[in-house]
Amino acid sequence: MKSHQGNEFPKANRKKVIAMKKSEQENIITVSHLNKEFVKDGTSFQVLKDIDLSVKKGEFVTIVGHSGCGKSTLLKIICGLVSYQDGGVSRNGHAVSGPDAQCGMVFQDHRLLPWLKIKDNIGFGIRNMTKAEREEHIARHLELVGLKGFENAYPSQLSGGMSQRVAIARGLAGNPSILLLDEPFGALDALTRIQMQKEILRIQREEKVTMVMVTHDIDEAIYLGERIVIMSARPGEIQEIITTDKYSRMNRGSSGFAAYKKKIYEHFFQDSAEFLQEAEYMI
Ligand SMILES: Nc1ncnc2c1ncn2[C@@H]1O[C@H](COP(=O)(O)OP(=O)(O)OP(=O)(O)O)[C@@H](O)[C@H]1O
Repeated sequence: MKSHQGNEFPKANRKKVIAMKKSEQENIITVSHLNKEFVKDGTSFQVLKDIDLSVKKGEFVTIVGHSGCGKSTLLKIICGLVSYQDGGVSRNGHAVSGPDAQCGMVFQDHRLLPWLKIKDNIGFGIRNMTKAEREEHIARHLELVGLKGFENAYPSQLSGGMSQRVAIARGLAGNPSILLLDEPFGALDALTRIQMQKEILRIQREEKVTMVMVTHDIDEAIYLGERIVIMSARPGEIQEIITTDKYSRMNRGSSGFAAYKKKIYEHFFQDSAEFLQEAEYMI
C-alpha cells in the first residue's frame, strides 16, 4: 500500500474518481477501494480496508460497527477533513480534496462556540450575504430545527437536545447537498433521541439533503436508514449493506423491524438469538 500521511490527497485518485463518476451520475457520494492507515508511536495501523460505498442523492444511509472500527474516520474522509492512502472518494462527481460548503458535518458534541449567541453560531460560516439576507437565512434555519425565538440565547442556556438542534441548523446553514452526522444524538436521553430521529427525517425531507449517519444505536440505524451499512471490527470493512423497506423501518413494533434487528445483532454477537431471548426475558 502506498503511504500517504498528512492532508494532501493522492492526485492519481482524483482522475480515477472523476472518470468513474461519469458512469454513476446518480451517486452523490462514491467511495471506492478506500484504505486508510494512521500512524501511532511510529507504527502504522490500518483503520479502513477496501471500503466501497455509493450513496444516492436524497438517500439516508446509516452506519453501525464496533467502537474504533473507523466509522468517524470514514465520515471525516468523505467530508474532506482527513486524507487517505489508496482508493477514491468523490462528492457530487468531484474527487474530495478538502472540506467545502457542499458537505456539512454534525458531531456528537455540538461544538457550539459558548461566547456567541445562537444566531451567530448558526451564521458563523455564512459568507456572501447581506445583513438582512443573513438574518432571514438564520431565522429560517432556527425555525427548521424548532428553535424560533432562541436567536439571542447563548449555548449555556440550552438543553443538550436544543444544542444538537443548533448544530444541525449550523450544519445546514451553508446549504450543503450532503450532511454527515457522527453520533449526533449519542449524548441525548432516550425520549429526546426518539424525538430527534423524527425531526431529522422531517428536516431531510424538507431540505432534500442526502444524509449519512454513524450511530451506535441499532434501533436508530434501522428507523433512519434506507440502507444500513454494517462494518467489521478494525480494520473496518463493510460486512453487509441492508436495504430496508419504509413500512418495516418506521414501525418499531413490526416483525420487519425485528428481523432487521436480528440480522444486525447476528453480525456482532454469535449467539444473537439467545441474546435477544434473554433481553426479552429481562424486560
Ligand atoms: N488522527 C488520528 N491519529 C491516529 N489514530 C487515529 C486518529 N483518528 C482516529 N484514530 C484511530 O483510528 C481508529 C478508528 O477511529 P474512529 O474514531 O474512526 O473509530 P469509530 O468507529 O468512529 O469509533 P467510535 O465508535 O468509538 O467513535 C481508532 O483506533 C482511533 O484511535
